[in-house]
Amino acid sequence: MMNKVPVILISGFLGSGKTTLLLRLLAHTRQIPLRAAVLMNEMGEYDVDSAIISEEMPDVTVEGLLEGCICCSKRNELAGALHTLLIQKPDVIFMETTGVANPEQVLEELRSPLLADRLYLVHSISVVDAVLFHEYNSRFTADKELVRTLHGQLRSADFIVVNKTDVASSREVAKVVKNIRKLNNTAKLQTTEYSRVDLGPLLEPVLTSVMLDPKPVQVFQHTSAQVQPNDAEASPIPIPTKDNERPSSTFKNTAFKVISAHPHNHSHDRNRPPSFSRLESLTLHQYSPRPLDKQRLEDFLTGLGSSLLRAKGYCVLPYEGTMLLQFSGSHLEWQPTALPVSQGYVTLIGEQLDKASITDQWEQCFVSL
Ligand SMILES: Nc1nc2c(ncn2[C@@H]2O[C@H](COP(=O)(O)OP(=O)(O)OP(=O)(O)O)[C@@H](O)[C@H]2O)c(=O)[nH]1
Repeated sequence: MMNKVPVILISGFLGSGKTTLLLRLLAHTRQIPLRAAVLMNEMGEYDVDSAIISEEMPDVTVEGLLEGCICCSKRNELAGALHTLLIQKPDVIFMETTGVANPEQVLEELRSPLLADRLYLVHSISVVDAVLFHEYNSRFTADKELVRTLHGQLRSADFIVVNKTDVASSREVAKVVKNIRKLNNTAKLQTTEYSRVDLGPLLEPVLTSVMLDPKPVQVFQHTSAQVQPNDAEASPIPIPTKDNERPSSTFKNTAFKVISAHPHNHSHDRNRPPSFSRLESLTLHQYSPRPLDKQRLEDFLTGLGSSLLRAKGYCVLPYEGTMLLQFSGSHLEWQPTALPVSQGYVTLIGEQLDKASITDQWEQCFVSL
């Protein structure tokens, strides 16, 4: 494995706790210390999770691939994004897929000669929402691609995190574990809350790799634009020439920067089925100069019922200032943030979202001055 960088892939359905786990892994790698880099894949046009990481872990380089899944529509951009991270000579790369990505296809890509020469997988982790596991499985039975995706997330894992046990009954958790075992009876499995798992054993292969192949300490580059393509030891992974202007976002330090050049587009790789055939995402922008009413927004989102699976974004509120909004499993959470967000936005992911009605309701959330 000399000269290869270990990769830990984190998958799991929408809102299951992937970013929560990633933040724990990053905090742990920082303590060791190991140099970590992150490839973040988001379905929406804004990179909320990268922003969360950039705020909590400002020294970690995050490369974001937006508006599609690295398992399908963004698959040909994966190598280029990983190359950008490899130039930083990290000890480990964490890859978080979108909640609707099938990691089996990502793993296939990592095994391709292009990437297998530079990277090797140490873990494929799948995070499961203990409360919603059965609901999602029965709800999406008619959608073969989505079922394949949900099963793929479990089948391909060597470590399964059954999360959110604080809000699930022990009977529910036992049933979830039983059903997961029908799909994968070899993976290590841990039930937990807030993705609190034993991080030491997970990172052991990374530590071994660092001891066998120590890399010279170097100061991290400040922006990917400053990195020379023929940079010393990092032999570049050829970036696919097609679709070169990829919508990526690179977060360094605390700057909140999003580059999203592509139109909203869920077209997929022609040869592969989409992983989220029935789901769609929609971003609402806080363009209005009128104040955003928090209660109205909460009522609007919870009122969307089961058609809304996930919402996240940053809202600029008249009293609290900028807040991170998280909605999953009909639970809504606000967290203060110090990120300099000048214009708020909320990305919604759901099924049969009535765009006209949603836009209208969003407008109603702004009150008169
Ligand atoms: N009650 C409860 N909430 C949790 C737990 N783990 C995470 N959450 C919350 O669930 C929401 C989603 O968590 P994330 O870690 O962002 O989930 P994710 O899988 O990255 O979500 P996507 O961005 O949709 O892929 C956040 O509001 C978390 O604070 C848990 O164990 N229990």
